[in-house]
Amino acid sequence: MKNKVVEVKNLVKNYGAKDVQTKALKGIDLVIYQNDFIAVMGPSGSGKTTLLNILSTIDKPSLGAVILDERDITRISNKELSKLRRDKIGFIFQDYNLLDTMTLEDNIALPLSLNGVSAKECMERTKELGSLFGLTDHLKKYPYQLSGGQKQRGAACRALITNPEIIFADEPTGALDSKSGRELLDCLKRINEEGRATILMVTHDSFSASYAKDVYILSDGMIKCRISRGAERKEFYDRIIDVQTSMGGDFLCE
Ligand SMILES: Nc1ncnc2c1ncn2[C@@H]1O[C@H](COP(=O)(O)OP(=O)(O)OP(=O)(O)O)[C@@H](O)[C@H]1O
Repeated sequence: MKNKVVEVKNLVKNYGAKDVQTKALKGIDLVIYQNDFIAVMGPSGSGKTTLLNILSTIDKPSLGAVILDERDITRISNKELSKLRRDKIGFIFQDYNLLDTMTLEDNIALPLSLNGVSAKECMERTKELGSLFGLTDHLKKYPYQLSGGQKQRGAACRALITNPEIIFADEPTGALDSKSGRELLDCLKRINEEGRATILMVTHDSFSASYAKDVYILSDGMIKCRISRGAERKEFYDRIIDVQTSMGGDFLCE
């Protein structure tokens, strides 16, 4: 039986006061199992960022629950939240968020060293992940000496280094050219297929989404449909495009 990592129950998010309220999420139910690779797509304003912000504990819902490790993480104390963010969740942001004053290897190792793991073990794990992400020759460099693709693959290593329960990625290829985007997605796909990461990624881009195993389409604060990949990524990509077209939406615009 598959292990549940995150369970989202009837998530509702309203912004603003009653007379000028925006209903950004209108009751989202979603279960994320271990080793899932989910892409969330949808038109601008459909609630993707709101959902990701609540799942990743950056924002609180108006109603509903997000269960991780048998706890509703929307209702735990700030102290518990920091620990949860450090130990259980990895983040990949569109703009990398690496620290400029540290080498890539120190950036990658940072979450482990903050957890008191020995320098030797930090370096071993950093080297191993760095090699999986094609960064072996770049670990001693500072972020300004790296390409966008190298920085983002470094950010992915940093997200993975604590073996978190889940990785949340917010438009991880958004700032990358297509080749660098593909390299990052290939690495994420491989590490997911090796059973080493559960990933939820928000993206506007059908090509990026086709690297996931399942795509959820949000529309107007609700999950409209789920598309699951068969064997072939190319065929999955075509199906994602077909669903976009049939919904009359062009997710790539705006
Ligand atoms: N802080 C806020 N205050 C008020 N309304 C907000 C706020 N943040 C988002 N909204 C509204 O909630 C709805 C969902 O926004 P959200 O940013 O989650 O959509 P999105 O799918 O991520 O859009 P995009 O693809 O353009 O980033 C939109 O109507 C937006 O205007």
